Amino acid sequence: MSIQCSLTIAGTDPSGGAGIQADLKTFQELKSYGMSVVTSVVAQNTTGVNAVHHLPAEMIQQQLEAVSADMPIDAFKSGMIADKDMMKVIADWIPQISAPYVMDPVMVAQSGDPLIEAESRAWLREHLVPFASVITPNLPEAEDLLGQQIETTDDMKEAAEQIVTKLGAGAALVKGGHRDGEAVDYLFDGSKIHSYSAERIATNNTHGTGCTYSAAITAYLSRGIDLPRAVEKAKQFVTAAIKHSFDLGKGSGPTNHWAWKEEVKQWKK
Ligand SMILES: Nc1ncnc2c1ncn2[C@@H]1O[C@H](COP(=O)(O)OP(=O)(O)OP(=O)(O)O)[C@@H](O)[C@H]1O
Ligand SMILES: Cc1ncc(CO)c(N)n1
Repeated sequence: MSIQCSLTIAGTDPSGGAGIQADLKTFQELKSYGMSVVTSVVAQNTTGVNAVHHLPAEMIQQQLEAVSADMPIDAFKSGMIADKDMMKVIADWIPQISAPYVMDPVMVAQSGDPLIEAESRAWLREHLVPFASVITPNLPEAEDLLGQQIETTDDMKEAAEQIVTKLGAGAALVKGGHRDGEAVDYLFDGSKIHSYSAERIATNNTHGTGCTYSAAITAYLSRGIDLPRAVEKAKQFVTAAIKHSFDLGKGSGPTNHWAWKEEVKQWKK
C-alpha cells in the first residue's frame, strides 16, 4: 500500500491539544503517515505553560538525520523552535529535503506564555522564513515579522503579500483568528490573494488551533494537493474541529480532530 508521509518539527503538549500531539492526530486523520522531531518538552495544559525543557540542538539534528535517512518526507512543518541553535540545525538540514515546508511561526502559547526567545526572532525571520513554502502567522506573529501594525482586512492582505515579497517566503497565510466577526484568513501564493472565511464559533476551546491548521495544510500538501486547495480543505478541517471542540480541562479546551467526519456527513445529506 502506498502512503504519503508528513513530518512535524515542534514542541510537545502533554495535554494533547497543541504542538506535536495535535500535529500527529491531524496527520493521522488526514491519511498522511505522521512522523515527529521534538524540539522542546513543554509542561503545559489548557490553562498555561508550567515549565519548558529545550533539547540540545545536537539532539534535534540527530532526530532530523534519523528520520530523513530512512523515511520518505512528502511534506513537513515546523512549530515551536525556541532558540537560534535549533534554528541553525534545521536551516542546515532543509536544503537536502525536496518537499513543501509549512512554517507555523509559533511565538506565544494561547495562554500568552512565550515559546521562543525574543532575541532569536530576527534569526528566524532572516534565515528560516525564506525556506518556507508557506508561512502561517496569526495577527500578532505577522505584526512581529513585519514590525508593523495590522488592523484592517486590507492590512492583512498587504501583510501576506509583504511576507512573500520582503521576507522571501514562498507564500503567506495571515490568519484572522484573533479578530472579531467572521474568521477570515488571507493567503498570498506569490501571484494572487485567496480568502478563506468561516463563521466565528463562540467558544473558548481554541487551544492548538494554529498547530492543527498548519498540520492539516501539511498533510494535504503531502498528498500532492495544491496550496490554495490544501488551505481550503484545512480551513474546513480546523473549523469543524473548533465547532465540535471538547470542554476538557480548566482553561481553553482542545479541538476535536475527528469532527470533520461528522461535518462531511452533513455536507453529503
Ligand atoms: N472562534 C473561532 N471560530 C472560528 N474559527 C476560528 C476561531 N478562532 C480561530 N479560528 C480559525 O482557526 C484558525 C487558527 O487561527 P488562529 O489565528 O487562532 O491561530 P493561532 O493563534 O496561531 O492558534 P494557537 O492558539 O494555536 O496559537 C484560523 O483559520 C482562524 O481563522
Ligand atoms: C508546543 C506548543 N506549540 C505551539 C503552541 C501554540 O498553540 C503550544 N501551546 N505549544
